[in-house]
Amino acid sequence: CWRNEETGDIYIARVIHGGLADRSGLLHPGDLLVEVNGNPVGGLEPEQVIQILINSRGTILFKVIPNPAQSSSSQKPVYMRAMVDYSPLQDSSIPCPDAGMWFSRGDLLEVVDQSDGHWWQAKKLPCSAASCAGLIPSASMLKSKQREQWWCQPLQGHVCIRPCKTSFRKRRQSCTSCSPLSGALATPYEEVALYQRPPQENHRLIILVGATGVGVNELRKRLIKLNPSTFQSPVPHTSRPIRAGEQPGREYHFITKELFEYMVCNNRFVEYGESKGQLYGTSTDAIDEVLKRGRMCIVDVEPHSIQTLRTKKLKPYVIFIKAPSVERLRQTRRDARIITNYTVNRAFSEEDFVELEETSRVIEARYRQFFDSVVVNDDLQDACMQLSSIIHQAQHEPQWIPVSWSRTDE
Ligand SMILES: Nc1ncnc2c1ncn2[C@@H]1O[C@H](COP(=O)(O)OP(=O)(O)OP(=O)(O)O)[C@@H](O)[C@H]1O
Repeated sequence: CWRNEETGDIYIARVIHGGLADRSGLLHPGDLLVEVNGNPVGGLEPEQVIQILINSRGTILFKVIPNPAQSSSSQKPVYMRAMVDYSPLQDSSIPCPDAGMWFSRGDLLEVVDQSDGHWWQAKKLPCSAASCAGLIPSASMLKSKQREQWWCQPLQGHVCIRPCKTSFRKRRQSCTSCSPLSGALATPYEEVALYQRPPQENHRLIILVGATGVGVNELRKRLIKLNPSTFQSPVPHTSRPIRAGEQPGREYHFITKELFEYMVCNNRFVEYGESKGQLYGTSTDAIDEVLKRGRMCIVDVEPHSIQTLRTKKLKPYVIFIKAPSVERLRQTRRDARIITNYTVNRAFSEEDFVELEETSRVIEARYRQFFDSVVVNDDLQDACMQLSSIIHQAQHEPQWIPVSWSRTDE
């Protein structure tokens, strides 16, 4: 409740969805509270009214003058993905900390009440219809908190997840181009809607991300081998000369350095990089080519490239390939080889396992708001089966996507 400082009148500020008062259907925001259990409340502080309620036993009797402007408060829920973390315990501005709800980046929220400009009511999905909503800051409130640097914002600043010296993949961009998550701060919540791909539309792009050496490449190759008529990866471009046994457009699209650089300038690459003086890159056209042929396109990219690929046209479904514990890495990777460049091809060391697990954790902490699913690459066979079933669901069952991807009016 809140008090009108001029008149001393006490009003109902909000009714928590799913709570006792809401279920009774008798109290509404804006109602003037006259008495609680026969005690007049006019002129009291809201805390004193709460104390009366706390001390009450059994039935609580309210005398109220209903808010005449109260329309039936059945708002249509809005679905949002949290792009930031929030904890009511660390927020001194929350009007009712007990009613606050914490959430983490990536959580799906059903926002059931947005009538207050500062504090919304929401439930974390999945939840039951009868569950009680909690208070969360509105988008504008969260944005102003972010501006105040109210909490330590983990997304700011440049953190290179793969240091240059351990850049294992020849086709990847150097770390100088790792972009901080610009724009991520602008949207504390991303409105989402359920989407199911209509059969006549292209398949959704499948993005695999994970720490170097976790097995992203291995899983991608296995999936394609298992079902080459369904899965395909885009054919990369390179400026290096064609070798014996290679076919243009099969291993690579072979192009001149000048054309490669021209394509870079025109933002035609999702990722590109240099190795031994030659350029390598994955173009958006190569992705389109796979999708146009009716195949499911699987790409394996650096996490910072996810944002470039998050478009209405591609509607990517992002799967994070997570490292298991160091213990399990040790057990499962006995015969595995780590390839750090053309000349280094060696067994995993104990330090590699520790670094792998740590890098995996860092990537997850930083990018989990973009992940649709997580697969732990423990046993290779199991991970492959899991991945295959997740991809099937992504293509054939309803999934949450940003509403901006599902609108037809653009
Ligand atoms: N679950 C697993 N069990 C055992 N070995 C695995 C498993 N997953 C991957 N490997 C092996 O680990 C090594 C590294 O895998 P892979 O090359 O796919 O890593 P990556 O994440 O694609 O790394 P990079 O980014 O360097 O390409 C390979 O030898 C691969 O066969």
